[in-house]
This record gives sequence, structure tokens and C-alpha cells, in this order.
Amino acid sequence: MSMIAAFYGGKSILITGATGFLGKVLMEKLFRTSPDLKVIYILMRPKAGQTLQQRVFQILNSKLFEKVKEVCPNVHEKIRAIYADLNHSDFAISKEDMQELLSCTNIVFHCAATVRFDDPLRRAVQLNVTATQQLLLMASQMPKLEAFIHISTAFSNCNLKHIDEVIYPCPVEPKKIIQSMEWLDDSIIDEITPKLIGDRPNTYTYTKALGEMVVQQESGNLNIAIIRPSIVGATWQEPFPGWVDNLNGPSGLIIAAGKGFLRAIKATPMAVADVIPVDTVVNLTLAVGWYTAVHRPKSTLVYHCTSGNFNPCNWGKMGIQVLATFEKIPFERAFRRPYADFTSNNFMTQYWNAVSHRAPAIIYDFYLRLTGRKPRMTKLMNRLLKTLSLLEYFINRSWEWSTYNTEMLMSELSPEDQRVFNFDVRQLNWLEYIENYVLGIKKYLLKEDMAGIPEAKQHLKRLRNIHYLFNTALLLIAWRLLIARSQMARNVWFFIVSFCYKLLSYFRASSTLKV
Ligand SMILES: CCCCCCCCCCCCCCCCCCCCCCCCCCCC(=O)SCCNC(=O)CCNC(=O)[C@H](O)C(C)(C)COP(=O)(O)OP(=O)(O)OC[C@H]1O[C@@H](n2cnc3c(N)ncnc32)[C@H](O)[C@@H]1OP(=O)(O)O
Ligand SMILES: NC(=O)C1=CN([C@@H]2O[C@H](COP(=O)(O)OP(=O)(O)OC[C@H]3O[C@@H](n4cnc5c(N)ncnc54)[C@H](OP(=O)(O)O)[C@@H]3O)[C@@H](O)[C@H]2O)C=CC1
Repeated sequence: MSMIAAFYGGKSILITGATGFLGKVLMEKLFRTSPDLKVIYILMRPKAGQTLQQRVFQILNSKLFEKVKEVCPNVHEKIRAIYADLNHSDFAISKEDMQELLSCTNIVFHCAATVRFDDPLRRAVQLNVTATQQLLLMASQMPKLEAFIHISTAFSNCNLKHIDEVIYPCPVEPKKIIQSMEWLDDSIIDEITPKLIGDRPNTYTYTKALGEMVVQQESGNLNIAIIRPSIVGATWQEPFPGWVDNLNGPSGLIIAAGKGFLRAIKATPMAVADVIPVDTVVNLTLAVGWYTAVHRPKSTLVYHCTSGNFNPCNWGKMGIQVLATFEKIPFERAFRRPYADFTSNNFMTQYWNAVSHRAPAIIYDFYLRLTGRKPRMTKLMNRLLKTLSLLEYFINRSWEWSTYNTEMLMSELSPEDQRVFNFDVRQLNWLEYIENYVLGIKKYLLKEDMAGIPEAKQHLKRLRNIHYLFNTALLLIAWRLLIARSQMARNVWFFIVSFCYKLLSYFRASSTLKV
């Protein structure tokens, strides 16, 4: 019997960010392994014209929750969607809902965040710092609370090379930052942002670091733990391999490469690709929830959920395997044949951006215009180039994360818990994982049918022929222009032609002699 699964039985669990990538997998695993849990409260907002109920309905009816519905048929009765907007100072939760949350919650998993790299500081602070402070305040009023688990990121201290499982201080106190956001206007905030974030690459990593400091400062008597996942990728094993539902991290770039838009990327092939499957993060999170509640460590423990020091894979290996998978499982209606390469310096990156990204987009848009359609490729390409520039920081460096706490926890688990809540990435086979990842992107993100693979392959063959034809025509035109302009080119051309002619005459003569 799994001790962790039994622990969550009968519990009232509060999750923020349950509609996000990580939150959904967390909820799924909780229901599947502890179907006797009492209730999961999810703090959520309406979105894209959908009410809370419609959003919950959509999640429960997705493929991800198919197994849950078998194990826990009354799952819909065990989810309590509570209206909350983490951008509001009191989350805009109704009095009755707040009363229920405060009096019943046993465990809090705080996953909600803005993970955008380009968010203005004010927005990132509101969600990643102020909302965390607010949630801790709520938690401090929960008499039945056993553990508060905060999801941070392994990159919150990406300005360091070696990162320990400790909370590092930021030069400016989070409280001061929160206060200043109340009275500074947007233009001043934009001006001071680069100074505040210092040697971090974006507001996301900076505000996640501030969020950790808030957790440390406001923890009071709470049982708190922080989990720091690295780059969260598709599921490895559970509930099935390859599930992914957003474009963050590698997923967006894998699509761009598979559809033939992405041709070159400034990356260091030998840098560690610290991707961690989302189900591994969830298993560690649930194990940490159990450990924190049952063992009540004296201080706030930080757990790194990373792959690099256990089972490293680098971007070169990942890129090659992604491209190899496209051969077997191509995406439909590709713009060009999938082929991409890594560039190593700014000059080459600019060159390939002009030649392989911008130029084909301009040519294609010209063709769309000619045929009376709306041009769209240049806009799409500009968005891709912006994304590349934002992700560049993370694919050209390697970090070392110490994992003492994570290893300690692994050794504390019973063999059954090690199996059910497996977070040992040493067992992960990267080649298999990447193949399933690409397949998952095709099925669950692009919603492409596997039956369309032969047609997709046929389409790629046509693109290859067009490519050869285009290159040959280009070569001939260039050569013709050169001959027209340069005596030297003409001489070379006559030399080649007369050489070929002589060779041909020689073979003809020798074959006549033999007869
Ligand atoms: C040795 C030789 C080797 C040769 C090998 C050859 C190499 C071959 C390469 C082949 C394949 C490459 C695959 C491997 C490389 C992968 C590299 C991946 C790098 C990943 C690094 C991640 C680091 C993360 C570190 C921190 C981790 C965290 O803690 S947080 C989680 C990560 N967060 C993010 O990823 C958020 C990033 N996203 C953003 O910040 C924003 O979305 C944006 C700035 C990118 C875009 O903002 P914008 O306002 O323009 O758009 P938005 O409103 O968000 O969306 C508009 C439309 O764009 C789509 N979209 C959104 N995100 C992406 C994306 N990442 N990629 C593509 N498209 C995206 C979105 O859906 C919208 O579409 P529409 O609705 O249709 O308009
Ligand atoms: N993905 C990754 O690679 C990594 C993620 N992490 C961390 O993991 C956690 C989860 O990330 P992930 O699931 O990928 O992110 P997602 O962007 O998929 O999910 C974010 C969640 O936060 C919710 N949220 C955002 N703003 C608000 C708001 N104003 N009010 C209520 N809810 C809000 C979203 O709700 P809605 O659906 O309504 O928008 C969504 O449920 C984050 O803390 C992140 O920092 C750490 C390392 C890597």
C-alpha cells in the first residue's frame, strides 16, 4: 500500500494554477492514486468566454482524465471550482467560499504563476510575488493546514552557475518591490526593470526568486516546502507518455521545426538540456506534500527537480533526435522540409535569420499577395524570432543544481511509493522520451490524425522536389549572370565545356576501337 496515496485520502486540497500544464497533471494523479480524497478546491477564473464550470468540464472530459474517470467515477463531485483572480488584492473570493477554504483546507499546492518571459514587471510581481504573499496570509488562517507546497523554478537563481537547495536573497526586499508597484507609474517601472532584474534574463526568473523570499519571510509557523523544476516537458509515463498541452519550453520550437519554419537556432549543442517530464515533477510534488506534512522539517526545504545531474541530455542530442523523429512521424502541411541547425555566434545567427527565416517568409507573403490572399508568414516569423531570442539564454548555458533534499526524500520512500511516485530520472531513456514527446505534440497539441502520416510524407517529398528544382534554377540563373559579366567565368565555362567534349570524344573513340 502506498503511504503517500493513503495520506491524501480524506484530505481537502487547495490548488492554484490547476488549469495550467502542471496543475492538470497534479490533479489527475491525485484523483487516480487517492480517489478517496475529500475535495480539491481549485482557485480559478473564467477565461476565453468559458465559465468556471465549462472549464472544469473541459478538463475532466479531456484524454488526460480518461483513466481518472474509471478509478474515480464521481470525480466531478470532488472538484470545487472557486472563483478567484490572483491579480486582485484579495483574489476576489466570495466571503462564503473564503470561509470554507480557511476552515477545511489540509494541503495547499501553489502552482499559479505567469511564466511569460516578456511580462512587464508590475504584472509578474502581482502574480508571482504579491499573490504568493496573499496566499500565505490565507494559509496562516487555516487551522487544519498540514503543508503548503510552493512551486518555483530551478531558474529563479539562473544568474548563478551552481545552485544549492537554499533560498538566495535578492538585493531589494520583496516587500519594498511590492510597495513600489503600488505607486510607481508604468514608464518608471519599465525604466528601472533592467536595474532590478540585474543579471537575470527576464522578469519571470526575477519575480520567481522574489516569490521564494516571500515564502521564507512569511512562513511563520507553516509547514512549507519549495519545489524547483527545470524545463517542464511532456509526460514520461503517466497517465500515458507524451501528453502536453501548451507551447512553452521546447514544445513551441519543436512545432516550428517540424513545420519547417525554424531552420537555425543559436544554441550550444553541448549545453545540458535540463528538461524534466511533468509527471516526474508531479510525483515529487506529491511526495514532498506528504513528507512535509508528516515529518514537519524544522526549516523550509527546497527540492530541485532537475535531470542534468542524474541523467544529462544535451541540446545537440535532443535536436538530432527531434529531427530523426520527424522522419518517422512528420507533421502535416509543413511549410518547408524539417531541417534545422545550431548556430554558434551572433553573426551567423543574423545571417541565417535573414536567409532562412525572413527571406522565405517575404517570398511566401509575396506569393500570397499575388494569389489574392492575406500575407501572414512575415508576422509569424517575427514572432518565432522573438521567441528564439527570449529562449536563447537558456539553451546556451549549463547549470549545476545540487539535489541533496530530493535524494534524501527518495531514500525516505517505501519501495511501493518509489514505484507509484517515481521521480528517479535515472531510469529515463531520452531517445524514447523525445520520440514520445514529438508524437504527443502531434496528437495532443496539433490534434493531427496518425492516419494522415502517409500524406504528410508525400507532402514532404513534394517539398523536397520543389527545393531541388528551386536550387537548380537559382544556380543556373546565378551562373548565367556571372558568365554575362565576367571574362574569367566565361573562360572557366569554356574550359569545362571543351574538357567534357574531349572526354566524351575519347570514350567514343575508344569504344569504336574495341568493336
Ligand atoms: C550537433 C549538431 C546538432 C544539430 C541539431 C539540429 C537542431 C535541430 C533543432 C530542432 C528542434 C529544436 C528542439 C529542441 C530545442 C528546444 C529548445 C527549447 C528551449 C526551451 C528553453 C526554455 C527555458 C525555460 C526556462 C524556465 C522554465 C520555467 O520556469 S517557465 C516555463 C517556460 N515558459 C515559457 O516557455 C514561456 C515562453 N513564452 C513567452 O514568454 C511568450 O509566450 C512569448 C514571448 C514567447 C510569446 O509572446 P506573444 O505575446 O508574442 O505571444 P502569446 O500571446 O503568448 O502567443 C501568441 C501566439 O503565439 C503562440 N505561442 C506562445 N508561446 C509560444 C512558443 N513558445 N513558441 C511558439 N509559439 C508560441 C501562442 O499559442 C499564440 O498563438 P495564436 O493563439 O495562434 O495566436
Ligand atoms: N512550465 C515550465 O517549464 C515550468 C514551470 N514552472 C512553474 O510551475 C508552475 C506551473 O507552471 P505551468 O503549469 O507550466 O504554467 P501555465 O502557464 O500552464 O499555468 C499557469 C496557471 O496559473 C493560472 N493563473 C495565471 N494567472 C492567474 C490569475 N490571475 N488568477 C488565477 N489563476 C491564474 C493559470 O490560469 P488560467 O488557465 O486561467 O490562465 C494557470 O492555471 C509555475 O509556478 C511555474 O513557475 C517551473 C519551472 C518550469
